[in-house]
Amino acid sequence: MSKKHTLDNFFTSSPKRPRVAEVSAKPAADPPTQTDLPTSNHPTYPYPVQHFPQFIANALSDVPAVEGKEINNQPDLDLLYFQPYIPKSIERYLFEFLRQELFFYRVQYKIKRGPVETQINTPRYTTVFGVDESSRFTIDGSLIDAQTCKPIPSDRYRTCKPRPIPHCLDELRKITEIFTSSAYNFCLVNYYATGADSISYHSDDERFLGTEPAIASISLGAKRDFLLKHKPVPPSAKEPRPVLEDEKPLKLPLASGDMILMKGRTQANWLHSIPKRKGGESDKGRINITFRKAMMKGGTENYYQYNVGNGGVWRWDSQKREMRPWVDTSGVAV
Ligand SMILES: O=C(O)CCC(=O)C(=O)O
Ligand SMILES: [Fe+2]
Repeated sequence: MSKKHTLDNFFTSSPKRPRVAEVSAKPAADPPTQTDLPTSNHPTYPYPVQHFPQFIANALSDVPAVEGKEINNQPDLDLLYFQPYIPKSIERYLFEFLRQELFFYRVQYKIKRGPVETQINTPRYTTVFGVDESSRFTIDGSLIDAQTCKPIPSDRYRTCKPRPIPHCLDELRKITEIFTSSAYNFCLVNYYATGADSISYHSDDERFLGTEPAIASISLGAKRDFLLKHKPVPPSAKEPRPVLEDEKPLKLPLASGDMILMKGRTQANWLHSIPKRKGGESDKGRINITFRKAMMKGGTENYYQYNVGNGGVWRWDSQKREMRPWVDTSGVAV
């Protein structure tokens, strides 16, 4: 029996799930602007983050908009592709809402190869929320040990201050856990301002994610190509190199609202990237949200180091229609 059928019963507010074709691309009128929405706040947040307006929260009961399709016709590849996952009726508003509400960073760091030090400027905006399995947040936002439920030792996270997932992203996380049958304790968000922003070929195969991690990746905004290619197999490998149907990278044209679940042997054997692009929707912004599960505290330190870093906060300026350094009420850029 399909998972979706079982879960229809879960959302009692949505007795009849509309087929995707029945959901119009845009609501007849712009949804009512809701003021004074409740917010999520935490000492580590530069400013509070609003909860979803009611019309977005309601439409989440129609996730996934369509069933996911398995893509597993290449060696070691195990994907589930929802085209789309987010209902068409809210995908644009969800993008606008998150771009407006979230605080982002433009992380810089140095890498050292032998004696040579190179400065890396991350070619996109990033932000991250969550904590690994060894700790958890209480309702009031303090960190306790997951086993003992006592406050964590002060030296557990030496390089970062973990942040709880704000209510809005946590709604998406909870729904995604259901439809991907996996648990997540981290939410990473990328913002690609234009086609000049990118992520180079990599795999999310860090030890702190455990073996065969499930990573759910939601796209909103501009359509961008997601490329996948098999990792090179060293000549010394015992097994012969898998024969790939096609040596060209696999290209998935991720559109707003799509979701791709990477699972099984995918991270261990495949690389993925969002290359820079010209033309198409390259003048528009794109948000990518990934949900993951980090098992160990090293994962928490790694994710904050590379997605928050030590630089200033950036926030979307709806008047200038661009990311601007965020200045707190005392007039200081933070
Ligand atoms: O933007 C995307 O679709 C991919 C992002 C990604 O691969 C990552 O954050 O690890
Ligand atoms: Fe990735």
